[in-house]
Amino acid sequence: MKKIAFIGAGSMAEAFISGILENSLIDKKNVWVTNNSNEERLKRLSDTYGVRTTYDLKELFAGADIVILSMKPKDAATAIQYIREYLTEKMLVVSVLAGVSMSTIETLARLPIAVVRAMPNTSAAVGKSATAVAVNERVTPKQIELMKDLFGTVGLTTFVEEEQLDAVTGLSGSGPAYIYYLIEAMEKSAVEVGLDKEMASELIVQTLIGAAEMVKNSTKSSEQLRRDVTSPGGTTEAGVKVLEEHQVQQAFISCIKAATEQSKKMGAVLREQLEVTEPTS
Ligand SMILES: NC(=O)C1=CN([C@@H]2O[C@H](COP(=O)(O)OP(=O)(O)OC[C@H]3O[C@@H](n4cnc5c(N)ncnc54)[C@H](OP(=O)(O)O)[C@@H]3O)[C@@H](O)[C@H]2O)C=CC1
Ligand SMILES: O=C(O)[C@@H]1CCC=N1
Repeated sequence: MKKIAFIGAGSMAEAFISGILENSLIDKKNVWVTNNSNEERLKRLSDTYGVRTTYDLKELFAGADIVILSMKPKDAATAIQYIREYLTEKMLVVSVLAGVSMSTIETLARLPIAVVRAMPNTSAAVGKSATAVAVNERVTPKQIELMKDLFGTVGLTTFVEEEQLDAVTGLSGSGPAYIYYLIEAMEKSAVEVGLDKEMASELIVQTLIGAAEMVKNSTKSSEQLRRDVTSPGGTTEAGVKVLEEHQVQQAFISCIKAATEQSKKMGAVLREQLEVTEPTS
């Protein structure tokens, strides 16, 4: 890894910058970042991490072997069209964009390039992302090893077929938000049952960490672990009965399906736009 160029300097880019520098994967002087127009943000990244920032694309791409696309999917077409004259077949293009396929990226780049499409989540900021990664046929075994190192700096990495990435996006890409939603509900309920907010918050977080560790380390299924907590005629049974009455499990299933469909839809919208702006024949 000689030089990384980040296109997009938001929260995802920052999580990766922090991860790769903390793990000394590359020297900070070889990490370059650009964004659309927010100079203040670039200055903050440069002050915090010592990375280089620029709006000069020639400078950004000179000697870069890895390009990380980290803008929002809606900005992908404009951004890639803007940078494409600087992309070369030797570069590895890594995308964390939800819904945007590798072939869409190649079409926009107008170049047969090695593309890695990843779906991390925001827990990358604390090195705990659950990241799924797909690669196209031009990615070499050496580059795959490099990707294991890169994504390993922000958490767990698993390699999947690209077709699975929309579902991964709905499940673990958006997943932290579902858990935060649950925490919000637990926090609100804690106050309603008369607990101090701060103290309750600590109990909730530890309960979540503990439950997650149990699922991770136990040989029992999550369903069995739930049954273990539930004493006949006890408090858990009374609580879970209410969840069942409200079909909360079904609501979560519908939620993940809707997010998966949205990821597919976002990709399709971009593909339709491309048929107009980037006709292949
Ligand atoms: N947030 C999440 O939970 C997750 C997000 N993702 C994916 O990560 C990507 C980035 O998300 P996130 O970091 O949250 O987004 P942010 O909104 O935090 O950051 C987006 C960045 O893209 C920049 N940008 C916009 N247009 C261009 C352009 N034309 N050229 C260069 N840079 C541009 C913005 O610059 P400026 O500020 O100057 O406008 C900004 O720095 C998305 O595609 C998303 O799908 C993946 C997994 C999880
Ligand atoms: O909501 C989104 O579109 C992005 C992708 C996964 C998480 N956040």
